Amino acid sequence: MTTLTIPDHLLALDARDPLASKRAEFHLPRGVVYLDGNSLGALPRRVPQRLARVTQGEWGEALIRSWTAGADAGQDWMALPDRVAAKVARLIGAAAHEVAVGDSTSVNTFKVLAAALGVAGPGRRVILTDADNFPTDLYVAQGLNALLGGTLELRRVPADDIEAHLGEDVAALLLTQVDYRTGRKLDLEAITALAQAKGIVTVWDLAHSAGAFPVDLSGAGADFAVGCGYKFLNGGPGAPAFLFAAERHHDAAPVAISGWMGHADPFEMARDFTPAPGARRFVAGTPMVLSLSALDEALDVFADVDLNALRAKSLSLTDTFIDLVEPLAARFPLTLVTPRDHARRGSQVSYRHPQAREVMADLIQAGIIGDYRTPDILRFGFTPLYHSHADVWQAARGVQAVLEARA
Ligand SMILES: Cc1ncc(COP(=O)(O)O)c(C=O)c1O
Ligand SMILES: Nc1ccccc1C(=O)C[C@H](N)C(=O)O
Repeated sequence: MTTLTIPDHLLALDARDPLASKRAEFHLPRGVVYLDGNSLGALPRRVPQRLARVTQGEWGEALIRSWTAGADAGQDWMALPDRVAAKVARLIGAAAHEVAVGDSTSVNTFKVLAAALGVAGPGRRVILTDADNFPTDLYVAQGLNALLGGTLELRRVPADDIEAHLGEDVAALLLTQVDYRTGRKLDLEAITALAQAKGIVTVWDLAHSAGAFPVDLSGAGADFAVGCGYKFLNGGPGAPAFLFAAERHHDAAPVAISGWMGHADPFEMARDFTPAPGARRFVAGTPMVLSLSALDEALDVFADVDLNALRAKSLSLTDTFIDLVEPLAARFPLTLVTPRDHARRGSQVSYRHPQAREVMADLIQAGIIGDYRTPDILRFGFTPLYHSHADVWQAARGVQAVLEARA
């Protein structure tokens, strides 16, 4: 990659960035501007040491004793999902006992959608969702409906039409807050209130929200939510996901995957399922200790981070990218699809381009790693913990160079 002279005003933004020191907490490969933290977050430097301790010490030496070792201090493996849940809770505006960590986002979507249907009012049989929702959300809803004998209707409408479809027949509203293609952010608080006023139970997918900006599920009075551990939480490939269940639903919501690790006392080996207190009841099976340990450690990077500063920086990064790329739209068939309105933007910037797939392949070749998404989307994810405005400059110049070379 060519070295470039970075404009002073961008260097000045980096010089007064309150999160600048966080970059050093990540391993970022040389020669690359990594704009894919919304798919797989970068490696926090503290994680490999933790994994070495867990494998060599806890697994290698203490072996099975690690399940209970340190239980009095809450440091046992059994309590690891709860410790991680508490760290996630702060990022999404939840109480620790409203969050469960483990399994994939897809599996957690199944769990909370089933729970939402279980607490929905009688006679309601529609799951309302965004037609462009991430595929796994749509597929899980389809699978759950099939399991229920096809008694439900999955109603898919454009995101802009959701409000008009909040009807008396809707049981659950399943929405992803930040669209994975366009980066458009929905007003979680307002939509939750509108839906609940119609007696609808809300399920939010926070895959592209958690760790990217502050989320306030409690403030919004949200019902259920899920999210990924490997994107902005930087928990590593296939990291455990999380789910949120508001406290008021704990008693009534069915636990669809009622496994022994969600039992109030797993080693009672009872014949019947008695749910553990709080959201822990949704932890179905044995905690994935290695991957939970990585996520636990990764979340400590957030411990001293002001989430409002995180949001401010994310917007500054995406504003900068939009401004720098804007002149290229006059010369090339590039169309911004991410809202300019801050309130409607997540932490990514996307463009349509008729040769998006080829353009992204060239960009990756040039060390600017973003994503292509069907049918014609170029997607650039910005992670306020480790990106600088200098990176944004580098990326925008890379886009220019690739487009010019192709012309
Ligand atoms: C909105 C959304 N939901 C869910 C997922 C993924 O779910 P899983 O981790 O189960 O593959 C992703 C990305 O993979 C996503 O973007
Ligand atoms: N989990 C993955 C595994 C392999 C490749 C990509 C992903 C992603 O996370 C994609 C992401 N959800 C997206 O918004 O496109």
